[in-house]
Amino acid sequence: MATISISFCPSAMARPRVPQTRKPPNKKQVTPRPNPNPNVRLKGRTGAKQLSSVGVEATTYTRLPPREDFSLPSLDAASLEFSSEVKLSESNVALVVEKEIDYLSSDEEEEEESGTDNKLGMNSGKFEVFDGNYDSELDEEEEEEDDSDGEIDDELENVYQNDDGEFPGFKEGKAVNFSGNESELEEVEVKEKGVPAVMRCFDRAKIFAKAGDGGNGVVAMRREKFVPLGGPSGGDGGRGGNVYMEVDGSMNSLLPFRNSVHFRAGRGDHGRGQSQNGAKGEDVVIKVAPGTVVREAGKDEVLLELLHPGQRALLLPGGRGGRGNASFKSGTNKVPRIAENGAEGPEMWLELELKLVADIGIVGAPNAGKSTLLSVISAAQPTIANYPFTTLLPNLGVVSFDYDSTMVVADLPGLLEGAHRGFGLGHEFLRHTERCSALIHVVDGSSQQPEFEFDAVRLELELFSPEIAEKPYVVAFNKMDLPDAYENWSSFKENLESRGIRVFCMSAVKREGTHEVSCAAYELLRENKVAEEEFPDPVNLNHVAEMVRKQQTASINEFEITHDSSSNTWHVVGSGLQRFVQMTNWRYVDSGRRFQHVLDACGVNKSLTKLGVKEGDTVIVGDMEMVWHDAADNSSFSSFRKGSTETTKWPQWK
Ligand SMILES: Nc1nc2c(ncn2[C@@H]2O[C@H](COP(=O)(O)OP(=O)(O)OP(=O)(O)O)[C@@H](O)[C@H]2O)c(=O)[nH]1
Ligand SMILES: [Mg+2]
Repeated sequence: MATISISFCPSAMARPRVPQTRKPPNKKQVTPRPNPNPNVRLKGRTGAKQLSSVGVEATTYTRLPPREDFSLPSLDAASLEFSSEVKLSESNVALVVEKEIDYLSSDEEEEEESGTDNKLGMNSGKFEVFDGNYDSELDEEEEEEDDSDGEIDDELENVYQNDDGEFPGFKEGKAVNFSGNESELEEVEVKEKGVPAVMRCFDRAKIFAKAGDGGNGVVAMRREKFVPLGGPSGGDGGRGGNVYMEVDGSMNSLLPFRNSVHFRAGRGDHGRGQSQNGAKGEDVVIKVAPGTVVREAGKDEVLLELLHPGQRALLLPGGRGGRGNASFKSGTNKVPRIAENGAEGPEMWLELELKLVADIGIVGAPNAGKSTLLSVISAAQPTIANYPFTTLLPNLGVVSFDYDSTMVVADLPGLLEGAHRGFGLGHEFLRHTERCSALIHVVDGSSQQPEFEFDAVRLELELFSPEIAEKPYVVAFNKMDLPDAYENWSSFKENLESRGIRVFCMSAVKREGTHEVSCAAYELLRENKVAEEEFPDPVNLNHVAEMVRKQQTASINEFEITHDSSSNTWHVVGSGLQRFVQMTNWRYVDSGRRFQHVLDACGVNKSLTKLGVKEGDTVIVGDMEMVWHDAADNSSFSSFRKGSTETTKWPQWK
């Protein structure tokens, strides 16, 4: 049985197909429709070309009502009236519903065509439909060939809208499953996914890093002809591999971490006889884009800020190799039968966040011409098209003035009024401007109210971060080649200059006035850079590893004892002791003796006795659970036994 899965966005719910714009089902006419996401195309259509970037009439935008004002089920006819204003949120690819829809049989299909019910009349396989996502330049032949697709579109319109002009498919944040019979409409929860995965992973990632464990030491004796009493010859284990983080200048996003999340360094080799030490474990280098901020998962504190290509930070040092018995040889114990386990390598979940390293950020409303400006002043080739949110991910370009004066410019996705409440693409991506020294604010001069558009975007900047709003900026009034913009220019200029704002006019498409804008931005950059260089930050990139090492080398004398009287259990907590327990290899008899000796030497036994530990109490040190056993001579010496009755001298694993 063929199935269909539908994907659409919440904006489609807010403003589905407008009845006036619908064409009669049998009329073969191509209507260019905006494609909000050029990467996502309606399956089944081929030969689509991109919209020409020049000479297409620009779309205008106005302020949007607050999100609460959208009442999905109560969309009345008035609100659906065709308007030349484009609701920008229509292009938001923010919600995906995937539902399998049962297809009707061919009989039912005929019935549906002649009838009035809203059943789907398709019998193709499973495919995805993205609302508002159409190839705009399909010629009529292709349209005819793809007739079945056209039918599907019309059928889907029927699905979205019933005879009363209502949209039964959307009920207060829920999508309804159309399974062929309207009476059996089944409500399914819409899964809010936020922005598409590719955008989420562009500048945020969560990864797991683990340094290698140290190799174990071994107990071995030298046995050789003519060498009587050869002595201990067990080698040490090798050190575990380190985890490094390195800035790779060729990377400009965190997308590679979408597929690889776990980074584990190799463990050190075990020691061998004949005093052979184990080899060191293999290091791991995690490559990140310039501008990556590293935090421990769930914590706000920034561990690392990696800005410049080539920077390398030691993040997690590998575990120490365990010592073999040759290392334990001493004057009093010439044949030690003891060896250590390798220390465990530290591990951590890390959150990476990319804040692009650009000197200048281009901000503005969608379709204002930001990408066009970047393409004109630099060699970058961002996608340019006459629909909102062409740019989904920031683009970088290098603007060169002469041999040694260059600046990096970032073109950001469009910003809408209400972005802080999730309109359009939201304003999350504005953090990419945090490192910019100055901004270029592009205004679409041909829009109905350029001042309004300008103020709305400024407000969003302030709402996102007052620091960004305080950055110096120049305003570029764009599209001066259009009569509307030409008319608006004088009042706009007067308005802004009266507020003390520097404003330029330009036509990005005709490459007029763009050089002045980039020169003005460069001036701002130079002024700001001088101020920054006065206070250079000292950078220590290995401090995370130092912190981890400090924990690993904590003294065993530092511990805390807590008592649980209900179960007569004593907890001895201390990272030094914990490490000691982990590295003790209980297979060797001398290890137990050494353990007892260390507990005595570091004062654990004394402290326990002082606190009133009694015969039969449980004592937990690290992973070891032991039972306190007073010595027969009633001295402070204590031994541990496994279980509650049987007396054994050495502690056992839990
Ligand atoms: N007439 C005219 N059209 C322009 C000018 N600058 C840009 N455009 C057109 O405006 C449309 C949008 O341009 P983009 O550069 O994609 O705009 P954007 O601000 O990057 O848009 P988003 O990435 O969607 O936010 C395109 O069709 C451009 O050809 C201009 O100076 N004059
Ligand atoms: Mg763009």
